[in-house]
Amino acid sequence: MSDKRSGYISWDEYFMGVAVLSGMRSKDPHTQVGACIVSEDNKILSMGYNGFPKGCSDDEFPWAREGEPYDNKYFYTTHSELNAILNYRGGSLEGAKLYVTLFPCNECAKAIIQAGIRTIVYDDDKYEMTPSVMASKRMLDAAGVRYYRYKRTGREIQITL
Ligand SMILES: Nc1nc(=O)n([C@H]2C[C@H](O)[C@@H](COP(=O)(O)O)O2)cc1CO
Ligand SMILES: [Zn+2]
Repeated sequence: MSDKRSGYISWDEYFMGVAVLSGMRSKDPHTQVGACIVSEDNKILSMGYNGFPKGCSDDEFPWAREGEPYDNKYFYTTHSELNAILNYRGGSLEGAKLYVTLFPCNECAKAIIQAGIRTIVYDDDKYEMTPSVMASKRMLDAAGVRYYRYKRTGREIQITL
């Protein structure tokens, strides 16, 4: 009886890999974010990436980061976490785990808490010093939602399609 294969990727590598792959669909020229929601028994429930809502053309709505709020992207981009929550057509997300490539903002934190997601695994936290992320962590802590940083293995995972 041969021993099982070694070197297979961990659950966290698998699901963070799905989140990274989802982010590759983002048309945001500056920051591409991907999310993957997983059940407590490691079933993938939903995925999402940041972009404009259905019907709001990627070629007509603004991708600018500066200028009047009406003319930059922030009013219009749906964040990857919210897209993953809204893309889920099943029942409840109670107790689910969210893998996301960038730490959730305060708006997404509210949606995450209200959806019943209990754990967040994040990769980058480049906005950690912003009021948005500080408020996000304040609510997540108050709501008892656990979050931890994805432990990068440094392993290159090759995907050739
Ligand atoms: N956690 C997040 N998930 C997201 O999907 N986003 C989206 C909103 C914008 O489309 C983009 C951030 O643009 P920028 O400020 O890095 O140029 O990523 C942003 C954050 C940060 O809170
Ligand atoms: Zn957000």
